[in-house]
Amino acid sequence: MATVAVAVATPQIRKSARSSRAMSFFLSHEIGLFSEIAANPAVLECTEIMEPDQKAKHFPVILITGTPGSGKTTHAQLLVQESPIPLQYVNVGDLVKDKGLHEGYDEEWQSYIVDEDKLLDELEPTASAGGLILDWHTCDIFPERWIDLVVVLRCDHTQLWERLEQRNYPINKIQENNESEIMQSVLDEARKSYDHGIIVELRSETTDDLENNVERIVRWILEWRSNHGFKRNPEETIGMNNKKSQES
Ligand SMILES: Nc1ncnc2c1ncn2[C@@H]1O[C@H](COP(=O)(O)OP(=O)(O)OP(=O)(O)O)[C@@H](O)[C@H]1O
Repeated sequence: MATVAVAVATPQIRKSARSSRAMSFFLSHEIGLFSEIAANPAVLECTEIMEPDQKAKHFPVILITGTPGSGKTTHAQLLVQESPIPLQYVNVGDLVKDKGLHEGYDEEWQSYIVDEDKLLDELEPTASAGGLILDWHTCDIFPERWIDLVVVLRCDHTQLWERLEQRNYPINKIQENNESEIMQSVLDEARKSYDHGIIVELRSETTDDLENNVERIVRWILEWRSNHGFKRNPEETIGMNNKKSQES
C-alpha cells in the first residue's frame, strides 16, 4: 500500500522554521542581563554598550499574555502611556475579528477560530519593525525571533472568576479559563515556546501590582535600548539636540 506523507505546518514547526538560533542566544543574553539588573541596579553601570546595527529594530516587541481577564489590556494600555519610546498596541483578538483572520465563530465557546497563517502574515511587517506590544491570551504561535520579552500575567483564580462573571461569560468559558489559570497553562505554554530568560511572570491582582509591573517593564525597555547600542530614552536625545541648537 502506498504511503502518503501529509505535511502539516503545526504552529510549533512553523515557529521553529521562522526563528533563528543566533537571535535566541542574543535574546537570552540580554534578558539574562535584565534579571541581573532587576536584582542589582548597580549592574546598569557596567553594561557594555554595543554599536547600533543600522538594520536592527530600534524598539523591542513585548508580548503580554495570560488567561483572559488577567489584566493584559489594562497593562498594555498603561504601558503605552508610560513608555519612553513609541509602542504600537495590538490586541490580537480584536485584530482577528476586525480583519477577518479566522475560519469562523465557535458559538459554544463564543470565540473565533483563528487562521494562524493569516494572522502571522498580517503581523509580520509590524513585528519585524519593532516597537510593538502584542496582547493575547495565547502565545505559542509567534516566532521566537519576533519577541524580546514575554510578560505572563497571573491572577488568583477566585478573583479571575469574578472578573469573568462580570463580563457575563457563559459558565463553561469561565470554568475553562479558571482551570487554565489554576493549571498555569499560559505560563507553561510560554516556557515551551520561548527561551526561559525572556519570560517574566507577574501578578496582576491590585492596582499596585499594575503600576509596579508597568514600571518594571519601562525599566526593561530602557535597558533593552542600552544593550542594543541606542540611547536609553530617545526623548533625551531630542532634548539634548534642541538644547544644542538653541545654544549654537
Ligand atoms: N492589576 C489589576 N488590579 C485590579 N484590577 C485589574 C487588574 N488587572 C486587570 N484588572 C481588571 O480586570 C478586568 C479584566 O482586565 P483586562 O480586560 O485588562 O484583562 P485581559 O487579560 O486583557 O482580558 P482579555 O484576555 O479577555 O482581553 C478589568 O475590569 C480590569 O480593570
